[in-house]
Amino acid sequence: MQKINLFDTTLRDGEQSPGVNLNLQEKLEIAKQLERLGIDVIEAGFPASSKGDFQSVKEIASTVKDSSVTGLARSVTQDIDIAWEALKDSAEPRLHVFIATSPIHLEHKLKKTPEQVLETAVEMVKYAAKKFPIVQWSAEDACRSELPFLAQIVEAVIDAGAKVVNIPDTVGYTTPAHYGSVFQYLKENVSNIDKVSLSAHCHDDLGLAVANSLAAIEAGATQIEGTINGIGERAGNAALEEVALALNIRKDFYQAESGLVLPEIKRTSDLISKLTGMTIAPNKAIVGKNAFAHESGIHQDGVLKNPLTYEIISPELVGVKQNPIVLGKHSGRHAFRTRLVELGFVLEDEQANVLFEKFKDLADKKKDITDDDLFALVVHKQVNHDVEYKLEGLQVQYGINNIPTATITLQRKNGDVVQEAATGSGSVEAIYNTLARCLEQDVKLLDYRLQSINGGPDALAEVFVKVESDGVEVSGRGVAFDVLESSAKAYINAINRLFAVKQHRVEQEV
Ligand SMILES: CC(=O)SCCNC(=O)CCNC(=O)[C@H](O)C(C)(C)COP(=O)(O)OP(=O)(O)OC[C@H]1O[C@@H](n2cnc3c(N)ncnc32)[C@H](O)[C@@H]1OP(=O)(O)O
Ligand SMILES: CC(C)C(=O)C(=O)O
Ligand SMILES: [Mg+2]
Repeated sequence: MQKINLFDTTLRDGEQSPGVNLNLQEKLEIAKQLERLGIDVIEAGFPASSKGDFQSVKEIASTVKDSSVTGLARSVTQDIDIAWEALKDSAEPRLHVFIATSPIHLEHKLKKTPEQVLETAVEMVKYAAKKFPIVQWSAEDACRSELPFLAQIVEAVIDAGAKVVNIPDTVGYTTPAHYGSVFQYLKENVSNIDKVSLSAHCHDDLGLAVANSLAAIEAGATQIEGTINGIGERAGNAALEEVALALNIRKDFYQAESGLVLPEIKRTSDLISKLTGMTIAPNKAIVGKNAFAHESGIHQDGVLKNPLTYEIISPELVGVKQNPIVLGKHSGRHAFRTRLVELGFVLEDEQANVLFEKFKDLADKKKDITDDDLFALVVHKQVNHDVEYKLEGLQVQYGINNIPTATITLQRKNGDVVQEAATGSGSVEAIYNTLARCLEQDVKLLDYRLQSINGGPDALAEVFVKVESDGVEVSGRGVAFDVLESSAKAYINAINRLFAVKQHRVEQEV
């Protein structure tokens, strides 16, 4: 069996999804989960793009040991130097350097001739290879490039020291047969191609990212790049869980396998969906709510007789479990902690006790606590400790023909208590106007989204907001039994992130 390496760019290309904004703690949680999932290479960010990205790549590079960690750099020495500072402590420092090769990018974006691009690419790979043991080189917009030039530049960067060559379909333009032919052309026209591993990086503009990635494997690619849940720039990237499952289920055909720990897929997908605020469509392959649901009579009959009649993937294979233990108000600490461990959360006693209290509060209001409820509680708690503002009290008056009014009490980290009241045209607006007064900041609400976790009359409410202040955009999430409480929590969560970003800026200036 051929081993296919999976290169996860959820934290770089995935974070390029409009509206996604992860903080350091969230990126670290995701990176640790990607490591557990068995990802071979984690692209943790683009260190030269911002101080925040630099910091998170550095932190991930020194924390993650079982996956290789990489960062992106343009073909300029400054980007490579910054990436080195961020990555030098990783177990296997690896750089991902790129430059565009298509006529349209050369003429309109880079404003360079093919000769200049070739020269820059070679110089930068040589420069990077002096620092990094592994240099991956990418030909941005490869699929709209002229093949003779692509072959020429690939041959030159291999001579210059690239160990991995990536052929990205940057704009999601290719189709399976076309993409396969590009790889085939390179294999036939690049004399030193056997010295590198070939990588595929596909975008989903035509809905073909996974199909194109599989075509690349058939044509000799040994590394596939993508993201979990397929998030990413525009229509997103290839969903790695789908590539891994296609290889697993159809190993008879591909004779290849990834090293993914398949039962970790569901948890990884849930974590990334929660932290990015990007919900998963119910019909999404492998991780969607309906992926294993059988609705029609003939299918149900078949599945009852033998699940293989209509199920090509068993839910357990990808970590979707039917849990026989139902947690509720009568559950004790043992069942609670056992379930958390099964969900992959290993917590200190103190953390587990705090969460147990929260669980009991929730169980008083909600009959059965589902895995999704627990997941939301724990993830929310994990990324929300040590914050500047905490919600201490919330009261909302609402009535037809009355003006909605909110009264809120916040506690600051230094112990100060802030209390304010304000009105609004609706209850949520009254809450947000009150919070704006408490915080004495000019904050603009850009987005507000509400969803129930699992549905049903006693479902938890999850709110996602995006706010902007002084040119800084951040997102926030809140989970609570009550919609108004989760709305307030989401806003406060966003404010705490704003506070952290501004604090970081001040520290950098000093
Ligand atoms: C296909 C991809 O996904 S590529 C990765 C995309 N990701 C990002 O862009 C991350 C976020 N980006 C940023 O924060 C910023 O764009 C930065 C910090 C990287 C650069 O910011 P700025 O210096 O202000 O430049 P700006 O973004 O406006 O323009 C990009 C510049 O890089 C140049 N450039 C683009 N790609 C490359 C490359 N691979 N190698 C060298 N130069 C490049 C462009 O030609 C342009 O140069 P110019 O200023 O001489 O015209
Ligand atoms: C930086 C490169 C690899 C990229 O993301 C793309 O071309 O889509
Ligand atoms: Mg990309």
